[in-house]
Amino acid sequence: MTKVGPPESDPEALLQVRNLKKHFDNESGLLAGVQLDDEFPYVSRSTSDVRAVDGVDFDIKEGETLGLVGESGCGKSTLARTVLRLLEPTEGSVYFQGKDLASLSGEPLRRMRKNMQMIFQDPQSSLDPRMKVGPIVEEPMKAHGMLDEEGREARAKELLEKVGLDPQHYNRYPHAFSGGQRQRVNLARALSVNPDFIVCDEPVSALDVSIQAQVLNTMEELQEEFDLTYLFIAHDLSVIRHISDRVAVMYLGNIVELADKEELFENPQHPYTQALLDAIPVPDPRSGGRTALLSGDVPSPIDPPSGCRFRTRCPKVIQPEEYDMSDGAWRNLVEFQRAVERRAFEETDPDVLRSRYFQDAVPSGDAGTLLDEALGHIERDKFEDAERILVERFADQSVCATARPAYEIESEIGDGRHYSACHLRRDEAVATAVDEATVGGAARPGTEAPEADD
Ligand SMILES: Nc1ncnc2c1ncn2[C@@H]1O[C@H](COP(=O)(O)OP(=O)(O)OP(=O)(O)O)[C@@H](O)[C@H]1O
Repeated sequence: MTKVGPPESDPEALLQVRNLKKHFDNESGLLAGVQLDDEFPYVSRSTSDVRAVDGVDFDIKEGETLGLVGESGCGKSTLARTVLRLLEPTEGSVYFQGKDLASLSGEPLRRMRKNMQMIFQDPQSSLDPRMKVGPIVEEPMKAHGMLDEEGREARAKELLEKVGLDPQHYNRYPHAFSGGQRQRVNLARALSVNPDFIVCDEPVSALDVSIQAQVLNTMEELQEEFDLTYLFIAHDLSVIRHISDRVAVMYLGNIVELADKEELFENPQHPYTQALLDAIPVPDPRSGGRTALLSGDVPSPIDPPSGCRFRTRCPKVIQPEEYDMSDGAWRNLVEFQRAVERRAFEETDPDVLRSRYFQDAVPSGDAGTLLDEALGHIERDKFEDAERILVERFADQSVCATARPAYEIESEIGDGRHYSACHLRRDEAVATAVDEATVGGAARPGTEAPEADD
Protein backbone atom coordinates (compact mmCIF):
# COMPACT_ATOMS: atom_id res chain seq x y z
CA MET A 1 0.00 0.00 0.00
CA THR A 2 1.23 3.48 -0.76
CA LYS A 3 -0.01 6.62 0.91
CA VAL A 4 0.76 10.24 1.52
CA GLY A 5 1.26 11.28 5.14
CA PRO A 6 2.99 10.05 8.26
CA PRO A 7 3.31 6.31 8.89
CA GLU A 8 0.03 4.68 9.81
CA SER A 9 -0.45 3.46 13.35
CA ASP A 10 -0.19 -0.25 14.09
CA PRO A 11 -2.99 -1.22 16.50
CA GLU A 12 -0.80 -4.01 17.90
CA ALA A 13 2.12 -1.72 18.70
CA LEU A 14 3.64 -1.71 22.18
CA LEU A 15 4.73 1.88 21.74
CA GLN A 16 3.11 4.54 19.55
CA VAL A 17 4.79 7.89 19.08
CA ARG A 18 2.74 10.63 17.42
CA ASN A 19 3.97 14.02 16.21
CA LEU A 20 6.46 14.14 19.07
CA LYS A 21 8.38 17.38 19.51
CA LYS A 22 11.00 18.42 22.00
CA HIS A 23 12.32 21.96 21.74
CA PHE A 24 14.88 23.40 24.12
CA ASP A 25 14.94 27.01 25.17
CA ASN A 26 17.95 28.43 23.39
CA GLU A 27 18.21 31.27 25.92
CA SER A 28 19.67 28.85 28.44
CA GLY A 29 22.33 27.72 26.00
CA LEU A 30 25.55 29.12 24.68
CA LEU A 31 23.87 31.78 22.57
CA ALA A 32 21.96 33.28 25.52
CA GLY A 33 21.65 37.01 25.18
CA VAL A 34 23.43 37.17 21.82
CA GLN A 35 21.52 39.10 19.17
CA LEU A 36 21.99 37.61 15.74
CA ASP A 37 20.62 39.52 12.78
CA ASP A 38 20.92 39.71 9.03
CA GLU A 39 24.69 39.93 9.18
CA PHE A 40 24.63 36.22 10.00
CA PRO A 41 22.85 34.63 7.04
CA TYR A 42 22.83 31.13 8.55
CA VAL A 43 21.03 32.09 11.79
CA SER A 44 18.01 34.26 11.25
CA ARG A 45 16.16 33.94 14.57
CA SER A 46 17.55 35.56 17.69
CA THR A 47 15.65 33.76 20.45
CA SER A 48 14.33 30.63 18.76
CA ASP A 49 14.29 27.23 20.33
CA VAL A 50 16.57 24.33 19.53
CA ARG A 51 14.19 22.01 17.67
CA ALA A 52 15.96 18.81 18.74
CA VAL A 53 12.96 16.56 17.95
CA ASP A 54 10.47 18.11 15.60
CA GLY A 55 7.44 16.02 14.68
CA VAL A 56 8.30 12.35 14.89
CA ASP A 57 5.91 9.42 14.29
CA PHE A 58 6.67 5.72 14.70
CA ASP A 59 5.45 2.51 16.32
CA ILE A 60 7.38 -0.31 17.94
CA LYS A 61 5.82 -3.75 17.88
CA GLU A 62 6.06 -6.09 20.83
CA GLY A 63 9.22 -8.20 20.73
CA GLU A 64 10.95 -6.27 17.96
CA THR A 65 14.05 -4.12 17.86
CA LEU A 66 13.68 -0.77 16.19
CA GLY A 67 17.10 0.63 15.31
CA LEU A 68 17.41 4.41 15.34
CA VAL A 69 20.36 5.72 13.39
CA GLY A 70 21.63 9.18 12.55
CA GLU A 71 24.64 11.46 12.83
CA SER A 72 25.68 13.04 16.11
CA GLY A 73 23.33 15.85 17.16
CA CYS A 74 20.34 14.76 15.02
CA GLY A 75 18.19 14.28 18.14
CA LYS A 76 18.39 10.55 18.91
CA SER A 77 19.06 10.85 22.64
CA THR A 78 16.50 13.62 23.05
CA LEU A 79 13.92 11.46 21.28
CA ALA A 80 14.73 8.50 23.53
CA ARG A 81 14.44 10.56 26.71
CA THR A 82 11.23 12.21 25.55
CA VAL A 83 9.69 8.82 24.70
CA LEU A 84 10.44 7.67 28.25
CA ARG A 85 9.15 10.99 29.56
CA LEU A 86 12.43 11.71 31.25
CA LEU A 87 11.97 14.95 29.28
CA GLU A 88 8.57 16.62 28.96
CA PRO A 89 7.49 16.73 25.31
CA THR A 90 6.87 20.15 23.79
CA GLU A 91 4.07 18.61 21.72
CA GLY A 92 2.73 15.24 20.64
CA SER A 93 2.00 12.00 22.42
CA VAL A 94 3.51 8.69 23.43
CA TYR A 95 1.26 5.68 24.03
CA PHE A 96 2.79 2.71 25.84
CA GLN A 97 0.70 -0.46 26.09
CA GLY A 98 -2.21 1.67 24.89
CA LYS A 99 -1.86 4.30 27.64
CA ASP A 100 -1.06 7.92 26.96
CA LEU A 101 2.00 8.58 29.13
CA ALA A 102 1.04 12.26 29.45
CA SER A 103 -2.15 11.24 31.25
CA LEU A 104 -0.19 9.38 33.95
CA SER A 105 1.38 10.83 37.05
CA GLY A 106 2.33 9.69 40.56
CA GLU A 107 2.12 5.96 41.25
CA PRO A 108 0.68 4.89 37.84
CA LEU A 109 3.55 6.71 36.06
CA ARG A 110 6.08 5.11 38.41
CA ARG A 111 4.62 1.66 37.68
CA MET A 112 4.72 2.31 33.96
CA ARG A 113 8.34 3.50 34.21
CA LYS A 114 9.28 0.16 35.75
CA ASN A 115 8.29 -1.39 32.43
CA MET A 116 10.45 1.03 30.45
CA GLN A 117 14.15 0.94 31.23
CA MET A 118 17.12 2.65 29.61
CA ILE A 119 20.78 1.78 29.22
CA PHE A 120 23.35 4.37 28.26
CA GLN A 121 26.46 4.60 26.15
CA ASP A 122 29.08 5.01 28.81
CA PRO A 123 29.06 1.98 31.12
CA GLN A 124 31.75 3.62 33.26
CA SER A 125 29.92 6.75 34.29
CA SER A 126 26.50 5.13 34.64
CA LEU A 127 27.77 2.86 37.44
CA ASP A 128 28.45 4.36 40.87
CA PRO A 129 32.14 3.51 41.52
CA ARG A 130 31.51 3.40 45.30
CA MET A 131 28.90 0.66 45.03
CA LYS A 132 29.49 -3.05 44.51
CA VAL A 133 27.82 -4.53 41.45
CA GLY A 134 25.37 -6.64 43.46
CA PRO A 135 23.73 -3.63 45.14
CA ILE A 136 23.92 -1.75 41.80
CA VAL A 137 21.79 -4.45 40.16
CA GLU A 138 19.45 -4.52 43.16
CA GLU A 139 18.92 -0.75 43.27
CA PRO A 140 15.92 -0.55 40.87
CA MET A 141 14.24 -3.51 42.61
CA LYS A 142 14.64 -1.71 45.93
CA ALA A 143 13.24 1.51 44.49
CA HIS A 144 10.15 -0.35 43.24
CA GLY A 145 9.74 -2.35 46.47
CA MET A 146 10.38 -5.70 44.75
CA LEU A 147 11.23 -8.78 46.84
CA ASP A 148 12.96 -8.85 50.22
CA GLU A 149 16.70 -8.45 50.71
CA GLU A 150 17.46 -12.12 50.27
CA GLY A 151 15.23 -12.40 47.21
CA ARG A 152 16.89 -9.39 45.60
CA GLU A 153 20.35 -10.83 46.18
CA ALA A 154 19.34 -14.16 44.66
CA ARG A 155 17.78 -12.39 41.65
CA ALA A 156 20.82 -10.14 41.20
CA LYS A 157 23.14 -13.17 41.13
CA GLU A 158 20.84 -14.98 38.71
CA LEU A 159 20.79 -11.94 36.41
CA LEU A 160 24.58 -11.53 36.55
CA GLU A 161 24.80 -15.06 35.24
CA LYS A 162 22.15 -14.44 32.56
CA VAL A 163 24.10 -11.47 31.20
CA GLY A 164 27.28 -13.55 31.00
CA LEU A 165 29.03 -12.56 34.24
CA ASP A 166 30.17 -14.69 37.16
CA PRO A 167 27.63 -14.46 40.03
CA GLN A 168 30.63 -14.73 42.37
CA HIS A 169 31.50 -11.19 41.29
CA TYR A 170 28.49 -9.85 43.19
CA ASN A 171 30.84 -8.17 45.70
CA ARG A 172 33.20 -6.61 43.19
CA TYR A 173 33.38 -2.91 42.41
CA PRO A 174 32.77 -1.64 38.83
CA HIS A 175 36.45 -0.71 38.32
CA ALA A 176 37.34 -4.40 38.46
CA PHE A 177 35.34 -5.01 35.25
CA SER A 178 36.16 -4.31 31.61
CA GLY A 179 33.99 -1.95 29.51
CA GLY A 180 32.01 -4.83 28.02
CA GLN A 181 31.47 -6.40 31.44
CA ARG A 182 30.31 -3.08 32.88
CA GLN A 183 27.73 -2.80 30.11
CA ARG A 184 26.57 -6.30 31.07
CA VAL A 185 26.13 -5.06 34.66
CA ASN A 186 23.97 -2.25 33.25
CA LEU A 187 21.91 -4.82 31.38
CA ALA A 188 21.40 -6.86 34.53
CA ARG A 189 20.33 -3.74 36.39
CA ALA A 190 17.82 -2.78 33.68
CA LEU A 191 16.43 -6.34 33.64
CA SER A 192 16.09 -6.54 37.42
CA VAL A 193 12.62 -4.94 37.44
CA ASN A 194 11.40 -7.18 34.64
CA PRO A 195 10.71 -4.50 32.01
CA ASP A 196 8.89 -5.02 28.71
CA PHE A 197 10.75 -2.27 26.88
CA ILE A 198 14.38 -1.12 26.99
CA VAL A 199 15.77 1.96 25.30
CA CYS A 200 19.41 1.30 24.52
CA ASP A 201 21.23 4.57 23.83
CA GLU A 202 24.46 3.73 22.00
CA PRO A 203 25.11 0.80 24.38
CA VAL A 204 28.11 -0.59 22.49
CA SER A 205 29.60 2.57 20.98
CA ALA A 206 32.23 2.90 23.70
CA LEU A 207 33.33 -0.74 23.38
CA ASP A 208 36.03 -2.33 21.24
CA VAL A 209 34.64 -3.69 17.98
CA SER A 210 35.58 -7.24 19.01
CA ILE A 211 33.52 -6.89 22.20
CA GLN A 212 30.55 -5.16 20.50
CA ALA A 213 29.31 -8.29 18.73
CA GLN A 214 29.46 -10.35 21.94
CA VAL A 215 27.39 -7.81 23.87
CA LEU A 216 24.92 -7.52 20.97
CA ASN A 217 24.54 -11.31 20.87
CA THR A 218 23.84 -11.37 24.60
CA MET A 219 21.23 -8.64 24.14
CA GLU A 220 19.54 -10.73 21.44
CA GLU A 221 19.51 -13.80 23.68
CA LEU A 222 18.05 -11.80 26.54
CA GLN A 223 15.40 -10.36 24.23
CA GLU A 224 14.31 -13.85 23.32
CA GLU A 225 14.34 -15.14 26.89
CA PHE A 226 12.58 -12.16 28.52
CA ASP A 227 10.27 -11.10 25.64
CA LEU A 228 11.92 -7.72 25.44
CA THR A 229 11.24 -4.92 22.99
CA TYR A 230 14.18 -2.63 22.19
CA LEU A 231 14.57 0.86 20.83
CA PHE A 232 18.22 0.66 19.88
CA ILE A 233 20.11 3.87 19.14
CA ALA A 234 23.41 3.87 17.29
CA HIS A 235 25.29 5.97 14.79
CA ASP A 236 27.08 2.89 13.45
CA LEU A 237 25.14 1.22 10.65
CA SER A 238 26.86 -2.13 11.06
CA VAL A 239 25.68 -2.27 14.70
CA ILE A 240 22.17 -1.29 13.57
CA ARG A 241 22.21 -3.97 10.89
CA HIS A 242 23.29 -6.60 13.41
CA ILE A 243 20.55 -5.98 15.97
CA SER A 244 17.49 -4.39 14.31
CA ASP A 245 14.29 -5.79 12.84
CA ARG A 246 13.29 -2.40 11.47
CA VAL A 247 15.34 0.75 11.11
CA ALA A 248 14.45 4.44 11.45
CA VAL A 249 16.86 7.00 10.02
CA MET A 250 16.91 10.38 11.74
CA TYR A 251 18.15 13.70 10.38
CA LEU A 252 17.88 17.07 12.08
CA GLY A 253 14.98 16.23 14.39
CA ASN A 254 12.93 14.27 11.83
CA ILE A 255 12.68 10.61 10.85
CA VAL A 256 13.43 10.61 7.14
CA GLU A 257 13.05 6.90 6.43
CA LEU A 258 11.69 3.84 8.22
CA ALA A 259 11.51 0.30 6.89
CA ASP A 260 12.30 -3.33 7.63
CA LYS A 261 16.04 -3.81 7.98
CA GLU A 262 16.64 -5.67 4.71
CA GLU A 263 14.41 -3.28 2.79
CA LEU A 264 16.21 -0.26 4.22
CA PHE A 265 19.70 -1.59 3.53
CA GLU A 266 18.94 -3.08 0.11
CA ASN A 267 16.35 -0.62 -1.19
CA PRO A 268 16.98 2.74 0.51
CA GLN A 269 14.69 5.43 -0.89
CA HIS A 270 15.79 8.58 0.90
CA PRO A 271 18.90 10.34 -0.45
CA TYR A 272 20.15 10.81 3.13
CA THR A 273 19.92 7.07 3.85
CA GLN A 274 21.59 6.38 0.51
CA ALA A 275 24.44 8.73 1.43
CA LEU A 276 24.83 7.12 4.87
CA LEU A 277 25.00 3.67 3.29
CA ASP A 278 27.43 4.83 0.63
CA ALA A 279 29.69 6.18 3.35
CA ILE A 280 30.11 2.75 4.99
CA PRO A 281 33.70 1.71 4.34
CA VAL A 282 33.90 -1.36 2.12
CA PRO A 283 36.03 -4.05 3.81
CA ASP A 284 37.86 -5.04 0.59
CA PRO A 285 41.09 -2.94 0.64
CA ARG A 286 41.34 -3.11 -3.18
CA SER A 287 38.12 -1.12 -3.46
CA GLY A 288 39.80 1.77 -1.66
CA GLY A 289 36.73 2.16 0.56
CA ARG A 290 33.79 4.44 -0.14
CA THR A 291 33.63 7.98 1.05
CA ALA A 292 30.81 10.22 2.15
CA LEU A 293 28.99 11.89 -0.75
CA LEU A 294 27.50 14.68 1.28
CA SER A 295 28.82 18.18 1.15
CA GLY A 296 28.13 21.01 3.57
CA ASP A 297 27.38 21.01 7.28
CA VAL A 298 24.21 19.88 9.01
CA PRO A 299 22.10 23.06 9.42
CA SER A 300 21.38 24.41 12.89
CA PRO A 301 18.38 22.86 14.68
CA ILE A 302 17.57 26.42 15.76
CA ASP A 303 16.58 27.36 12.23
CA PRO A 304 16.15 24.14 10.25
CA PRO A 305 15.30 24.28 6.54
CA SER A 306 11.62 24.44 5.60
CA GLY A 307 10.05 21.44 3.85
CA CYS A 308 12.50 18.57 3.70
CA ARG A 309 15.15 18.96 6.40
CA PHE A 310 17.77 17.41 4.16
CA ARG A 311 17.19 19.59 1.09
CA THR A 312 20.12 21.97 1.72
CA ARG A 313 22.58 19.07 1.34
CA CYS A 314 20.57 16.73 -0.84
CA PRO A 315 22.26 15.72 -4.10
CA LYS A 316 18.80 15.05 -5.62
CA VAL A 317 16.90 18.22 -4.68
CA ILE A 318 14.03 18.70 -7.16
CA GLN A 319 14.02 21.49 -9.76
CA PRO A 320 11.23 24.08 -9.25
CA GLU A 321 8.30 23.48 -11.60
CA GLU A 322 8.58 26.89 -13.25
CA TYR A 323 11.91 26.06 -14.91
CA ASP A 324 12.75 23.57 -17.59
CA MET A 325 16.48 23.05 -17.19
CA SER A 326 18.28 19.90 -18.19
CA ASP A 327 19.16 17.71 -15.24
CA GLY A 328 22.85 18.58 -15.65
CA ALA A 329 22.19 22.34 -15.71
CA TRP A 330 20.01 22.11 -12.59
CA ARG A 331 22.64 20.07 -10.68
CA ASN A 332 25.32 22.61 -11.67
CA LEU A 333 23.11 25.45 -10.51
CA VAL A 334 22.50 23.77 -7.14
CA GLU A 335 26.22 23.20 -6.68
CA PHE A 336 26.95 26.81 -7.58
CA GLN A 337 24.24 28.15 -5.25
CA ARG A 338 25.64 26.12 -2.34
CA ALA A 339 29.18 27.30 -3.12
CA VAL A 340 27.98 30.93 -3.08
CA GLU A 341 26.17 30.35 0.23
CA ARG A 342 29.30 28.87 1.77
CA ARG A 343 31.47 31.61 0.19
CA ALA A 344 33.51 28.71 -1.12
CA PHE A 345 35.41 30.83 -3.67
CA GLU A 346 36.84 34.34 -3.98
CA GLU A 347 36.78 34.42 -7.78
CA THR A 348 34.49 37.12 -9.20
CA ASP A 349 35.07 36.80 -12.96
CA PRO A 350 31.81 35.46 -14.52
CA ASP A 351 33.68 33.66 -17.32
CA VAL A 352 35.93 31.81 -14.89
CA LEU A 353 32.94 30.87 -12.72
CA ARG A 354 30.98 29.71 -15.75
CA SER A 355 33.74 27.44 -16.88
CA ARG A 356 34.29 26.15 -13.33
CA TYR A 357 30.65 25.40 -12.50
CA PHE A 358 28.75 25.22 -15.78
CA GLN A 359 31.17 23.77 -18.31
CA ASP A 360 29.05 20.76 -19.29
CA ALA A 361 25.56 22.25 -18.91
CA VAL A 362 24.37 25.81 -18.43
CA PRO A 363 20.82 26.95 -17.57
CA SER A 364 18.97 28.72 -20.37
CA GLY A 365 15.74 30.80 -20.57
CA ASP A 366 14.53 32.48 -17.35
CA ALA A 367 16.91 30.43 -15.25
CA GLY A 368 19.82 31.54 -17.47
CA THR A 369 18.81 35.20 -17.08
CA LEU A 370 18.70 34.87 -13.28
CA LEU A 371 22.09 33.16 -13.28
CA ASP A 372 23.53 36.05 -15.33
CA GLU A 373 22.10 38.46 -12.78
CA ALA A 374 23.70 36.53 -9.90
CA LEU A 375 27.05 36.38 -11.70
CA GLY A 376 26.80 40.14 -12.29
CA HIS A 377 26.40 40.72 -8.52
CA ILE A 378 29.39 38.53 -7.78
CA GLU A 379 31.46 40.49 -10.33
CA ARG A 380 30.65 43.62 -8.28
CA ASP A 381 31.59 41.71 -5.11
CA LYS A 382 27.98 41.65 -3.92
CA PHE A 383 27.81 38.05 -2.81
CA GLU A 384 24.73 38.64 -0.57
CA ASP A 385 22.71 39.85 -3.56
CA ALA A 386 23.82 36.88 -5.67
CA GLU A 387 22.95 34.53 -2.82
CA ARG A 388 19.51 36.10 -2.41
CA ILE A 389 18.65 35.54 -6.08
CA LEU A 390 19.92 31.97 -6.10
CA VAL A 391 18.21 30.99 -2.85
CA GLU A 392 14.91 32.83 -3.30
CA ARG A 393 14.40 32.14 -7.00
CA PHE A 394 15.69 28.56 -7.09
CA ALA A 395 16.29 26.71 -3.79
CA ASP A 396 13.24 28.15 -2.00
CA GLN A 397 10.94 27.42 -4.97
CA SER A 398 11.60 23.68 -5.01
CA VAL A 399 8.82 21.43 -3.68
CA CYS A 400 11.54 20.18 -1.33
CA ALA A 401 11.40 23.65 0.32
CA THR A 402 7.68 24.34 0.15
CA ALA A 403 6.15 21.10 1.46
CA ARG A 404 7.19 18.64 4.11
CA PRO A 405 7.43 15.18 2.54
CA ALA A 406 5.83 12.13 4.18
CA TYR A 407 5.07 9.09 2.03
CA GLU A 408 4.47 5.40 2.55
CA ILE A 409 5.56 3.37 -0.44
CA GLU A 410 5.62 -0.27 -1.53
CA SER A 411 8.43 -2.39 -0.08
CA GLU A 412 10.50 -4.35 -2.57
CA ILE A 413 11.69 -6.82 0.02
CA GLY A 414 9.05 -8.31 2.29
CA ASP A 415 5.65 -6.82 2.91
CA GLY A 416 6.50 -4.42 5.75
CA ARG A 417 5.69 -0.74 5.49
CA HIS A 418 8.28 1.56 3.97
CA TYR A 419 8.12 5.22 4.94
CA SER A 420 10.23 7.76 3.08
CA ALA A 421 10.16 11.51 3.70
CA CYS A 422 11.34 12.40 0.20
CA HIS A 423 9.39 14.18 -2.56
CA LEU A 424 11.01 11.94 -5.16
CA ARG A 425 8.42 9.40 -3.97
CA ARG A 426 5.60 11.94 -4.26
CA ASP A 427 4.16 11.09 -7.69
CA GLU A 428 4.08 7.38 -6.95
CA ALA A 429 2.45 7.93 -3.54
CA VAL A 430 -0.10 10.48 -4.77
CA ALA A 431 -1.07 8.32 -7.76
CA THR A 432 -1.70 5.28 -5.58
CA ALA A 433 -3.51 7.31 -2.92
CA VAL A 434 -5.80 8.76 -5.60
CA ASP A 435 -6.42 5.28 -7.05
CA GLU A 436 -7.25 3.89 -3.63
CA ALA A 437 -9.54 6.80 -2.84
CA THR A 438 -11.32 6.36 -6.18
CA VAL A 439 -11.72 2.63 -5.73
CA GLY A 440 -12.89 3.12 -2.14
CA GLY A 441 -15.27 5.91 -3.17
CA ALA A 442 -13.78 8.37 -0.69
CA ALA A 443 -10.39 9.50 0.51
CA ARG A 444 -9.11 7.62 3.55
CA PRO A 445 -8.00 9.69 6.52
CA GLY A 446 -4.33 10.53 6.35
CA THR A 447 -4.16 10.43 2.55
CA GLU A 448 -4.39 14.16 2.00
CA ALA A 449 -1.51 15.94 0.28
CA PRO A 450 1.17 17.25 2.65
CA GLU A 451 0.73 20.78 3.87
CA ALA A 452 3.18 23.55 3.22
CA ASP A 453 5.74 23.84 5.98
CA ASP A 454 6.67 27.10 7.66
N1 LIG B 1 19.39 20.45 27.22
C1 LIG B 1 19.59 20.95 26.02
N2 LIG B 1 19.51 22.28 25.79
C2 LIG B 1 19.69 22.81 24.56
N3 LIG B 1 19.96 22.07 23.47
C3 LIG B 1 20.07 20.72 23.63
C4 LIG B 1 19.89 20.10 24.90
N4 LIG B 1 20.05 18.75 24.74
C5 LIG B 1 20.31 18.55 23.43
N5 LIG B 1 20.33 19.73 22.76
C6 LIG B 1 20.56 19.94 21.33
O1 LIG B 1 19.60 19.15 20.64
C7 LIG B 1 20.16 18.59 19.46
C8 LIG B 1 20.00 17.07 19.52
O2 LIG B 1 20.85 16.55 20.55
P1 LIG B 1 20.88 14.99 20.92
O3 LIG B 1 21.88 14.81 22.04
O4 LIG B 1 19.52 14.51 21.14
O5 LIG B 1 21.46 14.36 19.57
P2 LIG B 1 22.06 12.90 19.32
O6 LIG B 1 21.63 12.51 17.97
O7 LIG B 1 21.69 12.00 20.45
O8 LIG B 1 23.62 13.18 19.34
P3 LIG B 1 24.80 12.26 19.94
O9 LIG B 1 24.84 11.03 19.10
O10 LIG B 1 26.00 13.13 19.78
O11 LIG B 1 24.44 11.99 21.38
C9 LIG B 1 21.61 19.05 19.44
O12 LIG B 1 21.68 20.19 18.60
C10 LIG B 1 21.90 19.41 20.86
O13 LIG B 1 22.90 20.40 20.92
